[in-house]
Amino acid sequence: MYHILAADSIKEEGLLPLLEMENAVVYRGQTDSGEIPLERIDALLVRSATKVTNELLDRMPSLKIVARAGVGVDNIDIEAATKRGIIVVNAPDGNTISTAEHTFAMMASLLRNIPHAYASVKNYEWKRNQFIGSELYGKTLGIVGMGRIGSELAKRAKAFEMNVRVFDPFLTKERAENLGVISSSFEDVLKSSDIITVHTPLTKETKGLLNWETLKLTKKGVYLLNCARGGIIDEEALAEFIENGHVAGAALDVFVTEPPGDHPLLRLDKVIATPHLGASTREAQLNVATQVAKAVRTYFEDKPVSNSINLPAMSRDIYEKIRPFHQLAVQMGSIVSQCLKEGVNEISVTYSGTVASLEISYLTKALLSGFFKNRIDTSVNEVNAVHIAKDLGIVIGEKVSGNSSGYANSMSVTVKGDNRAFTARGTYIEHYGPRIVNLDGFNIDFHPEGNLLYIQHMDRPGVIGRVGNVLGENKINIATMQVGRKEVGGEAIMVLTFDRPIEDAIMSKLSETGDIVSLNRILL
Ligand SMILES: NC(=O)C1=CN([C@@H]2O[C@H](COP(=O)(O)OP(=O)(O)OC[C@H]3O[C@@H](n4cnc5c(N)ncnc54)[C@H](O)[C@@H]3O)[C@@H](O)[C@H]2O)C=CC1
Ligand SMILES: O=C(O)C(=O)COP(=O)(O)O
Repeated sequence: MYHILAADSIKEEGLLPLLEMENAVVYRGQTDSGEIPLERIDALLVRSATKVTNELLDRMPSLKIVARAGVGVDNIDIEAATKRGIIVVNAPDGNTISTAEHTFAMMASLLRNIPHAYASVKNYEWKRNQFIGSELYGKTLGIVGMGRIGSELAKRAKAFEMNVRVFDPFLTKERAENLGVISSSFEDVLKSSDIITVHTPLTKETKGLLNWETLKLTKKGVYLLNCARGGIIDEEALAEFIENGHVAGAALDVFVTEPPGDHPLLRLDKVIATPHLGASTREAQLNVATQVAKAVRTYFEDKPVSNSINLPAMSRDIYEKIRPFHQLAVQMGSIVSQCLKEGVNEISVTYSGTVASLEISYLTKALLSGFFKNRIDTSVNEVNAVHIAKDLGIVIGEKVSGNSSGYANSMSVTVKGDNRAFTARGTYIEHYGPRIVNLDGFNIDFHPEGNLLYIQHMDRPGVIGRVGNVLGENKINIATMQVGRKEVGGEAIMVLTFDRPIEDAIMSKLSETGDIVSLNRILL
């Protein structure tokens, strides 16, 4: 049974994909309410109110997926989640239109004094001369961050015949031309805009983007809008620039701390504000809740999850293509981990043939997850495998090669330890399944599954018979057996599969039969 917690008033109707699951129970409530069995929760759905911190994750040991019913993931400690192998997903486009419309409404309200005029009329006043506003027509709107919301806002501003100047380091010329906006430097946007609005995520780079220094570059009488994240415009600097008359007014939907309480900005008449309402429409809430509910369900159905923040994006088609190799990669990681029983410094994977054109970074992560599975206590998967390798100081190599050794596709992994290296090569054969075709330089061919025994021995008469005898005497049935050698009379290998694992006592007996170099049980 999956335990799912929907926090932060996620729209009930959107939870339908989860409520329809027979093997899931959905709790509603806050993580700090004391009423939720946090230790049992497998999936957590949040909006912006819940702070998914390292401490919270510590209290949720079963958590596998955090789904943000919205865009901004700055309330989630992605690093901490990733280290634990927890997938983080969001709903990137479900609230774009609502937030763009809200920003537009804030801009119009600010320039036409609507909130102030409304309060005055409600107070039975009729002070028409006190609320003279400005037209949007012909004004220059500066947009910082030209992603989904910035772009939708630009379209609306163009319809009002505003000039739109934008700054976004990742905006291509072509896209700017298509949107009919002028792509400028940050400084140019600051200097030339009558109204400036920010639509970037809150990151280390964007925190305080508009600050004591950069605000000085803006036009006297500029209007500022922040419907993205509190802190992108430095709150103290903004208050100061409004008080000294440089900034004509500001419209804020977001604050560094929410709710802001008795905030200096709220005491200023030139500031209008809403309580983080950008995404608060029926449409947006249904969109984002449905998107994340579907994502969580997809995850529990073991299918590829789209919109993951900490996994590569993959379409269904690509996932279907990659799936057989994914299984092979995990098995290969596990095989080399069990065959080279020492600390490793380097793991390098080479892809060739048809597999090389797939999402190989995902396969490398899968291989690493197989490698670490038997070595560390933490649960390891594609999300945290690279982090674990880095923490252990293991160098990861990944490359594509034109030489697939005659196979339609081939994956080869070499792990280097302090004393020696070990290589395995695998391939996936249509209608036949995954095969390991080379181990430690020996050509071989076996299906990587179940209880295996990997024996390195000398290529001498009688070795195979003696191994067979020990197993037979102990009533162990050999399911399959493969042998490989490099040269006559040299070193050779045997890979045997069994219906059950081989006990320690039998391993010792086998090691005592002559000409055995090494024995390794491999459990896949
Ligand atoms: N008030 C509200 O209720 C809502 C607020 N938001 C906020 O709005 C933000 C933007 O949302 P979307 O447009 O959907 O995201 P997006 O990812 O589509 O766009 C963000 C844009 O910012 C640009 N960017 C990043 N760093 C930058 C920098 N240093 N300078 C200039 N541009 C930079 C990126 O290149 C990207 O084009 C979200 O991260 C979220 O924090 C989003 C939805 C609702
Ligand atoms: O989607 C976002 O980034 C938002 O800021 C919306 O926040 P909310 O889900 O309304 O708390």
